[in-house]
Amino acid sequence: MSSKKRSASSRRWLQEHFNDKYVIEAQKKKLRSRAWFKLDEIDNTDKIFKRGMFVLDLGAAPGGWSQYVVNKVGLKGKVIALDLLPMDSILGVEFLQGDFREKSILKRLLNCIGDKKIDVVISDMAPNMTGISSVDIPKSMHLAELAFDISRDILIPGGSFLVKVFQGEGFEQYLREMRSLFKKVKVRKPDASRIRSREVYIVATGLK
Ligand SMILES: C[S@@+](CC[C@H](N)C(=O)[O-])C[C@H]1O[C@@H](n2cnc3c(N)ncnc32)[C@H](O)[C@@H]1O
Repeated sequence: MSSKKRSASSRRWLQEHFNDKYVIEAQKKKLRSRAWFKLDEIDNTDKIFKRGMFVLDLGAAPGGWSQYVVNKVGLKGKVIALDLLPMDSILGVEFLQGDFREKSILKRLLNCIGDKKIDVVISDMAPNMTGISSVDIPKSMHLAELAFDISRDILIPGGSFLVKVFQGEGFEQYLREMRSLFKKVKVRKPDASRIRSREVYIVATGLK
């Protein structure tokens, strides 16, 4: 993409961002991000979280999803959050900073989880988008696959997995794998997810 085209598209993004009703509402409600609304809509439909649950939040910064979940699981629940970027602390959330693709981070994360099994894994991880789908889609699919791998290992039987995936090459195969491991798998496109974006959320419940 030429630098002229890139700066036009960043200008358009900024304009859209500041006129976006979810950005305005998130600021009013003092939420960390507009992503909070996506999780709220999905959870209202799929009823994922309950009091006392143990949840892993991958790609958590700036913390909208963690804020949502900690409120749902309450004081008896637990949230572990991980991101490449730093995240301001949230009461009830244990945060780890690092690259989920790295073995050393995975080891730290597993140490943090200990023997306890997780009830729900949520992943909103997304690479830095270049706008070139042949670059962006494989990168995001790789993150979604890693999130799926850890879910298989750490979820309780009957546990749930919610993941952001960009539709494109590998999407149908990914969905098939999810269907073979979970009892119920749904694809959701919440209202707060921009129509132009290829992102969708897969909600998988009832790990077999
Ligand atoms: C859309 S944002 C998440 C928003 C978040 N769910 C919220 O509610 O505020 C995607 C996040 O994925 C993180 N991310 C991307 N690649 C990652 C990786 N390899 N390891 C850990 N986090 C990653 C990014 O740093 C970014 O913060």
